[in-house]
Amino acid sequence: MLHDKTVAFIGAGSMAEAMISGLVKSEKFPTHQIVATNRSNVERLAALEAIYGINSCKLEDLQFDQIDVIILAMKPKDVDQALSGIKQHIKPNQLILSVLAGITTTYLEQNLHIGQQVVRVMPNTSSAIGESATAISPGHETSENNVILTKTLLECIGEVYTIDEMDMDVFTGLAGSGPAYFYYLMEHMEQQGAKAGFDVETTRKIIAQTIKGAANMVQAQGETPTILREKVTSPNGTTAAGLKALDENGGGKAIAKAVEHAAIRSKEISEQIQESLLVNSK
Ligand SMILES: NC(=O)C1=CN([C@@H]2O[C@H](COP(=O)(O)OP(=O)(O)OC[C@H]3O[C@@H](n4cnc5c(N)ncnc54)[C@H](O)[C@@H]3O)[C@@H](O)[C@H]2O)C=CC1
Ligand SMILES: O=C(O)[C@@H]1CCC=N1
Repeated sequence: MLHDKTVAFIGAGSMAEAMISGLVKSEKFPTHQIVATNRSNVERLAALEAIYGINSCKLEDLQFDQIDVIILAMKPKDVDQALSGIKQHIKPNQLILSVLAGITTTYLEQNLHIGQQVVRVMPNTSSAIGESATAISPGHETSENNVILTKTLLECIGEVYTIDEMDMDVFTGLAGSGPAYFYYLMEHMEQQGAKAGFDVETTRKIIAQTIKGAANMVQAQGETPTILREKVTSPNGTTAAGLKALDENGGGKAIAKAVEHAAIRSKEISEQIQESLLVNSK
């Protein structure tokens, strides 16, 4: 299904690069059929070409009629300008994927052609190694074939979950932003290791292996995190002391708040963009 498809990224930042890396590493996709574009940073495009063997060009030079899947990968604040720039070049049956946090399918449909095929997508940066947890929510006009194409494409970069768009903000808080919480945790563990005299490189490897092992245990054993946590925790032992300190310092609540506030921000972005659309149409 993918071998004859061409994919263009509009925006060539962190998320586009993570997806490009994952697509290339999956080897399910001819690299020359991936095109990265941005507005003006040609050095960045040259670097992506050199690293991944893909094609690139400035957005104004993109041959839109040769592209099957267009992936919007700019910041949400730039979406308005981007959509007005591409609308004249695309056809309603061209598939548009958007990875933009907070940008709804309704917003995309309102700003592109009547009947435009769109899918809202929320990957994370672990796409780079084929380990993303990616959600998709198809728009109102999107054909079943295009939903299958979207899933097949995104399965190259990890697991894909089809969700109700109402749940996209929470998914963004959990999985889109999620890797950052674990990096934050690792930064703090690393600092503690360094304080105790461990060298940073070794500590980093130990922590990464510990997190990877815990995640793999949940996936492989089918046991709940609660049961797995209890198995680590000996009465009056070291883990009990660590968990008590976490609880007393608001560790659990802080994690829950992180997910909650990321989701709130995603919703806020939707509302702000929708409001600016209303103001501009007056
Ligand atoms: N970074 C992440 O972990 C994730 C990001 N996202 C979403 O991905 C999108 C991009 O995020 P990042 O890659 O982190 O941002 P970034 O700032 O690294 O990249 C944005 C890119 O878009 C380009 N751009 C801006 N306006 C443009 C236009 N009108 N036409 C063409 N290119 C344009 C910029 O030059 C830049 O290359 C955001 O909307 C974000 O919500 C989604 C999931 C995870
Ligand atoms: O921080 C952000 O807004 C983007 C969306 C999800 C992850 N990064």
